[in-house]
Amino acid sequence: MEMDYKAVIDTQQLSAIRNESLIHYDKERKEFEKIIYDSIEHGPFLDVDSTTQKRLTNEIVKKVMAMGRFRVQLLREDPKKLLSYLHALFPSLDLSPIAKIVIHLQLFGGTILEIGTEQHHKRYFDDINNYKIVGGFAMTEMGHGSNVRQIETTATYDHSTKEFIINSPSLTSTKFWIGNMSMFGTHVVLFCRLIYKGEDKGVHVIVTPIRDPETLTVYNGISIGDCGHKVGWNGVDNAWIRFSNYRVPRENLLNRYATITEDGEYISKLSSPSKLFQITISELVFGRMLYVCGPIQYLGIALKASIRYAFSRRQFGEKGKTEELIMNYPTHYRILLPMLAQNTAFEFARNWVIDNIQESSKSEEKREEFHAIVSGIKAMVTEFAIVALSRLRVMCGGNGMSSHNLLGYMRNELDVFQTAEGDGAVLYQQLSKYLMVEYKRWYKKEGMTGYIKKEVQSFLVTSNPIYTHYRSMPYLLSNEFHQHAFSFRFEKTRSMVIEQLNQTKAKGLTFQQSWNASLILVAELAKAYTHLHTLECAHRAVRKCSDPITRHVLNDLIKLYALHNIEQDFGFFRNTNFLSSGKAVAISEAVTSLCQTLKPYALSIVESINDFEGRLDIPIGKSDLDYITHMARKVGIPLQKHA
Ligand SMILES: Cc1cc2nc3c(=O)[nH]c(=O)nc-3n(C[C@H](O)[C@H](O)[C@H](O)COP(=O)(O)OP(=O)(O)OC[C@H]3O[C@@H](n4cnc5c(N)ncnc54)[C@H](O)[C@@H]3O)c2cc1C
Repeated sequence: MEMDYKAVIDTQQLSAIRNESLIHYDKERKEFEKIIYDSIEHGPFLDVDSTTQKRLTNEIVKKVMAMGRFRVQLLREDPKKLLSYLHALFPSLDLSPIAKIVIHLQLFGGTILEIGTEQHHKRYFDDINNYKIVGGFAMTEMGHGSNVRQIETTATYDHSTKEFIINSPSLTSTKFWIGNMSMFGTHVVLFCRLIYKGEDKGVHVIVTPIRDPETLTVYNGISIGDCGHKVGWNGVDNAWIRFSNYRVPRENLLNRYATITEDGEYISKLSSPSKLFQITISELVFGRMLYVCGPIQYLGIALKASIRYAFSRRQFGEKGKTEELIMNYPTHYRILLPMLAQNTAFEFARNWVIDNIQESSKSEEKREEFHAIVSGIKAMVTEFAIVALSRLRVMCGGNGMSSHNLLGYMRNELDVFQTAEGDGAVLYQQLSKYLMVEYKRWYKKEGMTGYIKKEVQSFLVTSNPIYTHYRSMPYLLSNEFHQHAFSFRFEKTRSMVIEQLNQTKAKGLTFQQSWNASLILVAELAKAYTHLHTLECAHRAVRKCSDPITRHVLNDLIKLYALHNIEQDFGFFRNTNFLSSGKAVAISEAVTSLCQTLKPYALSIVESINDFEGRLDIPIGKSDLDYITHMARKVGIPLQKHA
């Protein structure tokens, strides 16, 4: 099939820049990927009932774990290596086995690693690594998911037997959604309130055995069941769990920060239960990082498939002439290309996350900053991926609807990423809180003079008609303009949040009430920061590209991300007098013009997206662009010559 695109960019270099953070492990990842692909039955399991799917998934996990590469210790020793191994599982394109491994290794094992001590490591790591015990992470309850501080499960310390007595005191305290646990799990890290001498010491974590690892019999004092059919992730056995006077030995308390000694004394290294909770949660940032990596990876593949489809599918046209490629319709390229641009920019933000995970554990300040930024990126990327995948499904027409093409399947499997490990609305608040505290620190240092200087700078921009009207195309397309617009949006939104908080506080509201009253702006602040951070990561990545044409094309792609993002936020930029209406119109024209410039390169750009050597069975994602033959093969239409 004739293709009208210019393959003039260096796709290998582009691919290397896209995947820079894990490039060191590329060879190892590919080897592992091949072993898994060749030796393990891969999903997705489209036509099986969910109980069968859970069994098949568990068998896959057992085989993968038996290969011996996944070790809890890698979370600390070499998180990038662990991440590369997880990437090697992607071509199975069934997220359930990956989710089960992550729950077992990172959520269960990682919690023991981070908030347990040497004795816990010695006791559990070997069994976790060879899947002799199967772990789960029991934090959420029916009554509380986002607000974990209010969980109700109690662990009352019994001095006479040196044990915790675990109870689920109400229906709402039932543990819910606990992955790996309804059919196969043997242990959980249980988040519960520690009751010591009648006093509530706040949320602590206790390793709690659930089933006998040999027979899988549930222990007395525990009742357990499945959470039922889900929109996605049906290979994961999510459970509800209740406890009734269930006893666990003192040693099972994960006691890096707070402990009960042999003599029965409670000692905490931290100033308050709230600090303990904060640290416990922030230790689990690796999971959030995975929630950034998965959607970006899958969306990249979906974009590759959809753009290839758009370059092969023809519909309508002038009489007697070849029909038009659907990619030539502005309604197509004006959506596909900005989406590709945004996902590419997110890839660079993801690389920043991967590159900084190890460093972030070196001090409390770094951990706090990293946790906050990753929270914002996780919220933004997971939401973007679902909206984008839905759109791509539609842009591939009926072929997008076929489960063989996996677009809808990916959308459903990734949906839960928006909720698990923290919902967007809650995560944005975590980032904004961090940003406000940082600003307070800055203000303390710079004082009123610094504040006024900043405000005056901002005022000079918005009150300067020359600037707000200035619309020369080279300027609108310059990185400086984009950086300026993104920084302005962040700083202005922060001032607006402060103003609104002060106004509501002046009306007599408590801090929490005024915070909640300002939530829309608070979320906007986190989004503005996340886009600014993403743009900066992307600009750094462009500078690393040495091939001039590739660099030019990548730079244009990032410009498209920036300008399209400004276009989507015209409401803000116009309301704050950053843009005149004429300038806004010129920006929209620049977006269209960038899309047209980039269109001829689109196929070669998506060539640089790793689709695992074409292992993913997306017909329109394969190399010959012939979706008709692929689809015919999939559904059994004979391929011999038709009369
Ligand atoms: C498939 C699946 C697997 C899971 N696996 C596990 C697991 O293995 N272990 C585990 O412990 N948990 C697990 N979870 C639970 C998951 O972490 C929670 O669902 C998640 O934290 C959200 O909590 P929630 O469901 O109670 O939602 P809610 O907290 O009820 O949120 C509902 C809505 O209210 C909004 N909201 C809540 N608070 C605020 C606020 N302060 N400001 C603004 N908006 C707010 C949210 O944004 C959301 O849109 C899993 C969930 C699912 C669906």
